[in-house]
Amino acid sequence: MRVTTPTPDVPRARLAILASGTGSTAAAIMDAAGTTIDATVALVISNNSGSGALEHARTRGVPTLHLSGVTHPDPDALDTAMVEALADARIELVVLAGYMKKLGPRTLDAFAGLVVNTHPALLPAYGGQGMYGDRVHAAVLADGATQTGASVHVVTAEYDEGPVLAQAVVPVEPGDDVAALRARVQAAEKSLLLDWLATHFR
Ligand SMILES: Nc1nc2c(c(=O)[nH]1)N[C@@H](CN(C=O)c1ccc(C(=O)N[C@@H](CCC(=O)O)C(=O)O)cc1)CN2
Ligand SMILES: NCC(=O)N[C@@H]1O[C@H](COP(=O)([O-])[O-])[C@@H](O)[C@H]1O
Repeated sequence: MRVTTPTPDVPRARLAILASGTGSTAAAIMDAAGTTIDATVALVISNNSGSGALEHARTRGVPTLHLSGVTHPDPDALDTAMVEALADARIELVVLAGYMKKLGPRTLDAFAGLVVNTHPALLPAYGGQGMYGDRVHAAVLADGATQTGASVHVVTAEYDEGPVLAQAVVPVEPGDDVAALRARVQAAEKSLLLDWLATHFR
């Protein structure tokens, strides 16, 4: 008779996700965590108390937190609260997945090199202030670009300027509108981000 020794419950790396809106990317990460990604989503934070991201977390039993200018009108206090929340949850990597606010210097200092963001374009193209969500796809279409894509990058002080970690190219098809391009980019983006996370925690 073959005796198998059960694998001891080795604690997994602890991820936090920051998201502002629908949260489809956050949901994809949560659904992959513990299977294709050897990590645990320990906390989901949103600046929008009514966000889909927080609802996705609640339905999956993942702890949530609303941190915003409403909870902390002073930006420095908000930055400090973010550091404390991430530290208290023993977070080892922070993923921005549709987070629409600038992370503050205290958070970036406390988690230097440990915050990554997914952006729906081929950075440095279509990045920076004002470049978020459908505004990115509209700008790509307005320029008549024949391709766009998704980028995963390290988060630094200014929007979208950190080192790029991974990219995926996505074609712009004739007749594309924002919705069609968003859908194609977001599908590629989820694959890119989940693959990067799976490799990062291997
Ligand atoms: N310190 C950093 N914080 C954030 C970064 C970053 O690289 N460094 N990335 C963004 C995510 N992002 C693109 O990937 C991004 C999000 C939002 C904006 C933007 O212009 N926001 C508006 C406010 C929008 C709103 O209130 O809904 C603004 O600041 O005027 C640009 C890029 C996340 N944080
Ligand atoms: N510049 C930041 C930015 O535009 N982020 C984008 O917001 C979307 C969030 O979708 P989701 O809420 O369904 O995950 C994602 O496509 C992400 O790349």
